[in-house]
Amino acid sequence: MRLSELITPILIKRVINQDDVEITHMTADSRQVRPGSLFIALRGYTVDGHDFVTGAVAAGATAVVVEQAIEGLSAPQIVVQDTRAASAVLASVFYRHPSQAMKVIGVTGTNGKTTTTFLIDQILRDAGKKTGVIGTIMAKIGDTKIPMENTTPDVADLQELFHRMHEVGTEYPITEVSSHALDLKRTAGTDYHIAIFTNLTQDHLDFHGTMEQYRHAKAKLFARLGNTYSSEAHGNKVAVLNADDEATAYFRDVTTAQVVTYGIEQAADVRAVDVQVEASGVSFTVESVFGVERFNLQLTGKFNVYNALSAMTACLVEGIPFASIKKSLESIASVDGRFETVQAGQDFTVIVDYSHTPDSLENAMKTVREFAKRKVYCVVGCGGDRDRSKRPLMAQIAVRYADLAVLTSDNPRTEDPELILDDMEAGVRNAQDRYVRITDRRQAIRYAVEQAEAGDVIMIAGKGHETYQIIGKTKIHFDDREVASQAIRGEA
Ligand SMILES: CC(=O)N[C@H]1[C@@H](OP(=O)(O)OP(=O)(O)OC[C@H]2O[C@@H](n3ccc(=O)[nH]c3=O)[C@H](O)[C@@H]2O)O[C@H](CO)[C@@H](O)[C@@H]1O[C@H](C)C(=O)N[C@@H](C)C(=O)N[C@H](CCC(=O)O)C(=O)O
Ligand SMILES: Nc1ncnc2c1ncn2[C@@H]1O[C@H](COP(=O)(O)OP(=O)(O)OP(=O)(O)O)[C@@H](O)[C@H]1O
Ligand SMILES: N[C@H](CCC[C@H](N)C(=O)O)C(=O)O
Ligand SMILES: [Mg+2]
Repeated sequence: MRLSELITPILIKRVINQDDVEITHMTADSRQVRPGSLFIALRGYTVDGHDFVTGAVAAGATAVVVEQAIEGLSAPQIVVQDTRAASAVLASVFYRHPSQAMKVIGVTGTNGKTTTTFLIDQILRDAGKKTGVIGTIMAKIGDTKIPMENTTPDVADLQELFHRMHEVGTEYPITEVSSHALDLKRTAGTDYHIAIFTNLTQDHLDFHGTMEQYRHAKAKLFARLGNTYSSEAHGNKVAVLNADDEATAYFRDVTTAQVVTYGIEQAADVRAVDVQVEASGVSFTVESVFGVERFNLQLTGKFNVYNALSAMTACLVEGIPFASIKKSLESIASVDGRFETVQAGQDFTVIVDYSHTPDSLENAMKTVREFAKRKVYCVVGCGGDRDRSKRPLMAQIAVRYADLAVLTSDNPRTEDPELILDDMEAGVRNAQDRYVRITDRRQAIRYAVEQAEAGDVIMIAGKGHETYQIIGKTKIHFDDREVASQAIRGEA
């Protein structure tokens, strides 16, 4: 695309070194620049993209978008007030608005996004729909898997993924939408067809400051569903909201899309009643305007009833038959690293779960307590360079629900692991006989395995599908499932 065509919709701009060069790629990361790239300088939290402009041009960028003109540069420079806002417009134009040509499903909320996208993907694929997925574990275009650094990528990468999905005939991109992404305009320009809210509980206060601002970030997804209506049966935008969560009233207020609710406790359009949680799965009856069905899932925990409800509501809204949804949901054995059991010949239960927030940990531990017959252990740590205020809370929850909590490390990143553990311990000082502190995660898992007897349950929380431990800036291979299996077999 010619530069002049690409930048036409940017109303307020100053162009330096005007030259109608051909743009073949766009990126905000100088390390991704190739000949023909448009490089966009973003001011980040650690560095300023403007410092990489000269390098980007040297690497082949044919034009740059900046907030401040760079001296001594011969390439065309588009100077705008806010490069983040401009990059959203440019990415949309460059990739020819792919989201408008598909039915994008966006899932936001503190917990349950990955699980919900996974469930929707399964239901839609079983119903013969062509899907794509973008989220924490990976992006998937058909059967091609692409590793991801963030849950929701930067706007240029996001639009490129949509473009690639559209090119192969995808009808439904199913995407996780993080609150960071909503605040950092990574999703600006994406035309969502259905927006789903899972729940709002404490996380990421390091980034958002207060729960109110965090809620506000999530609300943007619903506010941006548009303000027009269609006369087609499934043509309208829909907000799928959790009737049991307080934040729903706010999202209902900010959206003009039609709202369909799901829930357990409160009246809802799609409601689960008679919920039975077992170790082997959860069963419940759905009463809804779409019909009544009894579900027997292999997934367990009350929280997975919510995930199944939100996933099925979105699919019901899209006209997928109830029977087909039931068959798909019941066929799902597990979601990578979410309440995943480790079987290595032991006579106790070992569960690996991605609960890394107070709420998800509490849900996971409550679920364990619902079926545990004997002792419960909880191995848990808190990430470094992340929300400090959740650390004492997570330790308290581990201690409250487990007979013994093993406090340990989870991606300390650039923080001192001992100081993270001090933060956690600050929450449980009055319960010293209920926990041990073992900094090395491998040792911590081994300790729990050594303590466990027949019929006990060990919950290893926080890392789920992750296959690494980040210490400093280095990523080392570490997989809770692998380490637990080795410990059980006496290999580690
Ligand atoms: C706080 C935050 O969101 N940070 C994101 C942000 O990093 P940053 O602002 O520090 O960026 P930076 O490193 O200062 O770089 C600024 C600019 O210079 C560019 N750069 C940088 C270096 C270089 O050599 N060349 C270059 O061009 C960068 O590409 C960037 O455009 O922009 C980066 C590039 O897009 C992201 O990878 C990074 O996510 C980091 C890894 C992160 O930890 N993010 C978390 C907090 C996050 O976003 N999480 C949510 C999910 C959370 C959840 O739901 O639980 C997510 O969506 O993943
Ligand atoms: N609906 C839910 N409500 C509360 N907790 C949940 C729910 N679904 C899953 N969980 C818990 O949260 C953990 C993370 O689930 P999942 O990965 O689906 O969430 P996520 O929102 O994608 O998380 P992230 O923001 O880190 O990507 C699970 O391992 C489980 O313990
Ligand atoms: N998306 C979350 C993942 C946290 C996973 C946990 N293992 C940790 O490192 O804190 C985050 O980036 O905050
Ligand atoms: Mg996720």
